[in-house]
Amino acid sequence: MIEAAGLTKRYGAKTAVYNLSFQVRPGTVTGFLGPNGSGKSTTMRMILGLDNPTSGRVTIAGHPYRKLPNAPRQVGALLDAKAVHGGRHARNHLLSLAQLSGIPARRVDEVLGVVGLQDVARKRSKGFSLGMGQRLGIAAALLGDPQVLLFDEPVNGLDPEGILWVRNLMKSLAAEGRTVFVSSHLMSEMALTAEHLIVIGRGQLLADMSVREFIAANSAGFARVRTPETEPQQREKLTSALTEAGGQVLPEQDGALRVTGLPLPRISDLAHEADVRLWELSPHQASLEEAYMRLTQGAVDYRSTADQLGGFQEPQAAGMPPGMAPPVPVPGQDQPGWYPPPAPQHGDRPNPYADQAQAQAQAQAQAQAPEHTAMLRTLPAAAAQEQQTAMLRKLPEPQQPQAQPQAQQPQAQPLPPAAAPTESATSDNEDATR
Ligand SMILES: Nc1ncnc2c1ncn2[C@@H]1O[C@H](COP(=O)(O)OP(=O)(O)OP(=O)(O)O)[C@@H](O)[C@H]1O
Repeated sequence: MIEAAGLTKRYGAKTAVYNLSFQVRPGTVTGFLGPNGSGKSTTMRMILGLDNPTSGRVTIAGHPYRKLPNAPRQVGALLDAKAVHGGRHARNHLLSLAQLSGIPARRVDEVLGVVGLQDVARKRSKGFSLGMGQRLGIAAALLGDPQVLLFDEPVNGLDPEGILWVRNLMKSLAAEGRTVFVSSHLMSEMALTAEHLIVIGRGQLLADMSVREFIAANSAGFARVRTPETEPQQREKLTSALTEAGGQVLPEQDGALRVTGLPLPRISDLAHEADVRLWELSPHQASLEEAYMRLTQGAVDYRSTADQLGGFQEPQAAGMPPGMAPPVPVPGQDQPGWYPPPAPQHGDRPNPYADQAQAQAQAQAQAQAPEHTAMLRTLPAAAAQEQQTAMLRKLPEPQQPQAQPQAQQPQAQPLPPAAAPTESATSDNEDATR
């Protein structure tokens, strides 16, 4: 089990991760989602002891990574598949990692077989394709037969067969009772692989719940209705009847109607009463991608200039945590059918850190703005959790330098080798210089 409590990471003026609390449980694949630059890699690096949190803590099986006895046997990770000595044979690369951790050489051949690289084991990895590199990185993560596995974008560069293989591998590792934490931008893949999701935006928790709950909470189901194409007046008649009954009706490109706000039997009855024949009446549930886009639409840092909001960068709001950007207005906001991203959600699992995170927020607030703290104290626990983020945004942090406008923020830097993260891999001083 991985547990984060009030995890915060600042790089100078940039807040990469802010007050993040979650648990990653064994026995399921937990997906880790968020837009570019939202703090996923930073969080994974803190889990692996490659970066120190500015505040808060994260543990694996109750210990910070650096205090875990025989950590490479307990935790395996793929952070950056390119972080390999290209001049080494694949097998030698794995052998050197195995020797560092006291893992027998026969295990190297085992994992080469598991990832399908046995035939190229004696080829230099600099000649590997992106997909072969990913497989080598996964082999390194599996080397210690660990109970806890972290994968940052494991399907990057893999062909469809490779993607299917990774999906099945993740599921089988979880089915063996291991903790599997995997980040990806491929929503269709996540929907098939993960059972549970942790979603972050601008370093903050947006959702912590099952995939099913996530889709239900962040999307509206709708009905698709189709009338005979040869009789357009039937379509108009039905549109009027449905609208009068309180439904919202949108025409689809193929001539069908997308109806929300009315249950299917009611649509059927209304069509019958209006003497309209139906060629289709079907229920539809939004995809994970649609739900994700809806939840994160206000937390995207990097947008194409071709987007409606291209180039829009709001100046740093006074009192925001350093480097935290305010919510960005999104296309379609306040139009019918749009609704704002919900407050952080924790699904059906109580957040065991709610009190702790709240206490931490209160302590921080107390030091800086007693009037806000007083308000926080008077809120019931659940409401306080929902409101603390919004309220903390208003708190001045005079001791911190003002953050750069977003357009000038640094881009994510390449990550160091992570298959066998070591204490000497990085330090916070190095963070600041990278
Ligand atoms: N060493 C560093 N120094 C300064 N800023 C950093 C450093 N590492 C990350 N950041 C910043 O922290 C923020 C979070 O970056 P991170 O790489 O964790 O995001 P991410 O969610 O993994 O993004 P992506 O999906 O693009 O990989 C970004 O704004 C990034 O520029």
